[in-house]
Amino acid sequence: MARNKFDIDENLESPFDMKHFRRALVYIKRQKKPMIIAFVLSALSAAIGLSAPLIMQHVVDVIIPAKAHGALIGWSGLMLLTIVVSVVLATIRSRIMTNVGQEIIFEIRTDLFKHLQMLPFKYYDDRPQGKILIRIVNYVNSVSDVLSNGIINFILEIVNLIFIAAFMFAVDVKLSFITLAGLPVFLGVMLLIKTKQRRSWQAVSNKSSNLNAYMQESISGIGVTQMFSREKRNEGIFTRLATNFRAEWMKAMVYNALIPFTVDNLATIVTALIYLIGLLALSPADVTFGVILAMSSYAARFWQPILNLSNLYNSFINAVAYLERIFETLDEPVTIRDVPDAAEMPQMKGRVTFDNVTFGYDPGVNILENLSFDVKPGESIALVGPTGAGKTTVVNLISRFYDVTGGSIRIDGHDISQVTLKSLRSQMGIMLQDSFIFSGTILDNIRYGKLDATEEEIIAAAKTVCADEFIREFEQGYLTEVNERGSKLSQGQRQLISFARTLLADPRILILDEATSSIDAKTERLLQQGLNELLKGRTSFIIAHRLSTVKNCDRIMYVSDKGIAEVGSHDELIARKGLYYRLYTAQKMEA
Ligand SMILES: Nc1ncnc2c1ncn2[C@@H]1O[C@H](COP(=O)(O)OP(=O)(O)OP(=O)(O)O)[C@@H](O)[C@H]1O
Repeated sequence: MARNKFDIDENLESPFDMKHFRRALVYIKRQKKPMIIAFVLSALSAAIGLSAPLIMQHVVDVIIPAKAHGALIGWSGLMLLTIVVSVVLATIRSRIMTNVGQEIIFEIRTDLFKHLQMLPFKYYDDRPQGKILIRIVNYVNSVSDVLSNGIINFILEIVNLIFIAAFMFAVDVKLSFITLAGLPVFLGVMLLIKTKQRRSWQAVSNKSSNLNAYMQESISGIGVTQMFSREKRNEGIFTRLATNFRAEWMKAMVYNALIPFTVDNLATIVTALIYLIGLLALSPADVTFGVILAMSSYAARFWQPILNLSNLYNSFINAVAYLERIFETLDEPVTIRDVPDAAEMPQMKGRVTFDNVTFGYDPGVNILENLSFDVKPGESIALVGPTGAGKTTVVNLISRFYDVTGGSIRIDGHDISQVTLKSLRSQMGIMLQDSFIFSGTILDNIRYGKLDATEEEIIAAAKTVCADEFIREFEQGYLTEVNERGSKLSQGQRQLISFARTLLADPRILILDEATSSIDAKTERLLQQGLNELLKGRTSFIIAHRLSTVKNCDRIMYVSDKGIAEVGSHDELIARKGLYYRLYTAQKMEA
């Protein structure tokens, strides 16, 4: 898929495909038992409810003319009982089905979440987060009712219809045919709007996805919006997206409303015909008033399940549009995964070899070409160079966040694409540019790097990276709750916490991507001392724009022109008076 953004509709599948629904049956089958119980309860409740017109017919034709008051009370009591029992059974069924619906939601959502966690960076590069979120939250909610109650109701309404037809024919065959005469008209209308209706629900799902993506993006970028006073402009974009959504929704509603409109009119016409033909054309000897009353009641009931079925069809069409998206996500290939029979990466020594590595995020656009280098265990390597040269790309490849397009990367001689991801990444400490903080306490955030770490270990890691002091200044210390993305913390504090998190994992290979860019010079100097201790014996890759922080690295690689333009120690590169020298002297002059 090409890169998507908030105002680009996602591709729609053209033909209506039942395969989505068949796949959903996997989830439904797991709820077989409660669904059967609910079905039986519903069938009982419906059957009991259906006996009411028969009681009424008997009362009108027999009990009332006979003026049998005692019997009248008895029959009225029976009628009341049918209503009470039918309501109680329906309530129990409703409770069971709410539970079933929630179970189905839970399972689909869990599968989605598990899958999303395995999807490669590339997947997230290509689409707005809002469009991913809406699938897990809203779409799953939207399909749950159809997948639980919908299925049962569908079967029930069919059974109901058959029952009503049977009762109707038992009461009067001729009048029953009048009721059935409306069916072909109804089916004609349904056929006519079927495709348009499905398209319009797909469009609704697209527009709501766009709206969601924009809202998510706007909330994440609220600071920038306010700083540049873009509120009015953004409001305009939001209004356009919301208007598009409303327009599609209204279109879908026109089709939705067309169905009850057709059913209501047909039901009224059919009932009028029953009265008209029953009273005027048929002889009173064949058709009593009680029969006409019962028939008109059955006719009204007959159209109810048809209306319900068409509403179910509506929700079904709507749900299939959402299921398409849900299964599309579940089918998204996990391209970065363990090869079959992947070996475990043995305890790393830390030798990293790039052998003719070529890589591009998008086909045909290489960021690195035929890159080769060899890093000895324990060596510290600085990656420097102009913005966008490919420094982060190099470390992303070592951690196998992306697979190389050509050549290979080996650690201690093992091709990283042939070992398990877990054994590879668990021995690496990676601190990316975005020092993400999760909601929870500071302690939890540091512990993220090693779940079984003791409090002492956590504090020791925090002390090493000079985070202990500021953490203790908070009233709750290590137990201070921070918000998602760490908005309670300064950028530098966030970096120190994620630094501690990375170190706690005690990695053999340490990757620091602009890890100290937001930390003040004094803290950085202190941090450097702790770091020097820590880096001993570990291979490390350090990306930094501030060259003073990488001067002491064993080797400095200047990344440029899809490869490494210069390599050497600080002194060697300064003596060479090349690219690094120019960058360094420019920075010194600025300082
Ligand atoms: N996810 C991505 N999808 C497509 N292109 C990308 C992606 N990430 C980076 N690039 C491109 O790859 C090139 C190298 O990016 P990279 O982040 O590796 O540069 P860098 O040297 O680390 O830059 P900086 O110093 O600004 O962090 C850039 O031209 C960038 O536009």
